[in-house]
Amino acid sequence: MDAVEPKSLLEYVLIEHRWVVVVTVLMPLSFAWKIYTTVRNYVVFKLNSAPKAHERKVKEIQRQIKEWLKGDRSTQLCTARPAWQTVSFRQGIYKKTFTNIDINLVDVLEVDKENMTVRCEPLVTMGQLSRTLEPFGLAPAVVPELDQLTVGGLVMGTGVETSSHIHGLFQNICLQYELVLADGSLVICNDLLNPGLFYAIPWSYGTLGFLTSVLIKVVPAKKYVRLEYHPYTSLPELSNRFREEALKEEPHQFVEALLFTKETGVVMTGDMVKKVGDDGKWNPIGRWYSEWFFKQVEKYLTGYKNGNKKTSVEYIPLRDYYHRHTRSFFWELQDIIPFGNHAIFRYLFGWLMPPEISLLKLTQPQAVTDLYNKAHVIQDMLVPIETLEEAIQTFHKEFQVYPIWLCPFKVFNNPGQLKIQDKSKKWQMFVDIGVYGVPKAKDFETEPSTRRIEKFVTEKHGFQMLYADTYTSRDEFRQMFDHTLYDKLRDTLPHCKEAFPEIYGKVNRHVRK
Ligand SMILES: NC(=O)C1=CN([C@@H]2O[C@H](COP(=O)(O)OP(=O)(O)OC[C@H]3O[C@@H](n4cnc5c(N)ncnc54)[C@H](OP(=O)(O)O)[C@@H]3O)[C@@H](O)[C@H]2O)C=CC1
Ligand SMILES: CC(C)=CCC[C@@H](C)[C@H]1CC[C@H]2C3=C(CC[C@]12C)[C@@]1(C)CC[C@H](O)C[C@@H]1CC3
Repeated sequence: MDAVEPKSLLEYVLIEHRWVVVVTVLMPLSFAWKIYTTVRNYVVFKLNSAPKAHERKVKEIQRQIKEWLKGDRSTQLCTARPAWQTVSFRQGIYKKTFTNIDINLVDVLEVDKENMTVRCEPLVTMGQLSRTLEPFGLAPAVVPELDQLTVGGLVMGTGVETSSHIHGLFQNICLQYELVLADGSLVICNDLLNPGLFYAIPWSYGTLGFLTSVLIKVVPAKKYVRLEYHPYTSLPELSNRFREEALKEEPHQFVEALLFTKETGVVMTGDMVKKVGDDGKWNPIGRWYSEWFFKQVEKYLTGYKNGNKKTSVEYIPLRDYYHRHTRSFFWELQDIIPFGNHAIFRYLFGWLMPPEISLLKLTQPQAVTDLYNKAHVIQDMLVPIETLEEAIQTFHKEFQVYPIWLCPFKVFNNPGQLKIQDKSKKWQMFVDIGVYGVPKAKDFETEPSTRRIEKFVTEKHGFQMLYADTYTSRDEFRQMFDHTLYDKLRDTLPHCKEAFPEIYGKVNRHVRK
């Protein structure tokens, strides 16, 4: 496969040695930003000033929409959060042409220990939420693992994590949404009040209204996760174990697997515990000097291949576990800082890691964007868990990217964009297959290869996560996601079609403007 040819010395340095800028500029800036936001959020939460300010800020959103309604409405609406600030990998080009609605809602509003809920504004991040809840001995039932992911993005898109085989996707732990609609009205929706809107909001990508707060279910948290590592050198054996763990009647609280080649990988099962037991070692994987998590997992596979057949156990601090893939962005950071996991680097600079995704996006030169478009895959495909092995074989043929992330999750038989095949069941178990990296497949070409994978996923009645690019046609997209309820709402909500494009118009690479 041809690399993108640098056009100048600067471009060459930015592509081949991007780490120079990342380590010397972006990491210190990211660290300063982290300190500022942590202190700011702590003070605001302690002063309890956010709930009062919330009403004022929501009114300001309504004012902006009313302003738009008074105008000629020649442009549609989106949030004003610039594309570079988001985790989504796709480029939100529409932000430049749409009317941007400023949504300055960044706070945790209320923790309710009695009802086991937390009320959040949409720009609250996962790192902020788990940090705020920790002193209360609570945690969101599903914590998508990158610190920078926001509640709003996870509701309007989707969120998955290793507890999703019990609780479902992030939207399944959301009990109520507060939204400003295209006519400027403020509405509350839940299972009983405006249920149609409630079920259509997930996966709608901000095309039904603006989210202003969310009520989220929390669970009791313990201090550690007792994690068992089960290495395998055969795909059928690994798949069977993975399925068995996900579908057990009383499953472990966390189930995940990493594949390091088509046939080898490690299944991990975990449970929250109060104390470190004597059957395993204490491993604070979130510390600045710790090795990247996926590298630690790989060592268990190597040990197994070298004859260590015993199940290994570790005790990991809960927040370290939740955010275990943040320090290395799964394995994506190794392409940017190739020596990032080296002991000397970790001990000297690990405390500055990771750089903010937003700063990486902001400073990404066009040549690197071209390179990612041409010779890099970032996709999560969601398929029924029975099809796991077939899916891995197909992904291997088209991409050959390893490691691969496997995460089981339930799709509930609810109204909305996700439909399960057997309507008599309450839920169906799926697996998220996360492919992030440089493809080694001989015939890889971004669009044709991804389209073949999309076709496979649709045939299996699966879905594609939409934070990255989809290449499906509008018809194919509508075959993948059920639009019945969504279309009905767009037809009935005042000004909705005028104000927002269809989901497809935002997420398809060739359609969004
Ligand atoms: N483990 C996981 O589950 C992971 C999930 N992801 C994905 O990343 C994305 C989340 O990234 P994040 O940076 O948090 O979110 P983004 O800012 O990228 O937002 C994602 C979408 O949600 C819409 N949205 C966000 N906030 C609001 C709001 N208040 N009102 C209306 N619409 C809103 C955005 O609309 P607009 O276009 O108007 O801005 C956008 O279309 C999700 O798509 C998620 O699936 C990525 C990595 C891991
Ligand atoms: C667990 C799930 C469902 C998804 C994980 C996806 C992540 C691996 C990607 C989501 C956003 C991606 C970005 C990058 C790497 C891969 C993700 C973290 C970059 C940091 C790669 C380098 C670029 O310059 C910026 C990218 C921003 C988004």
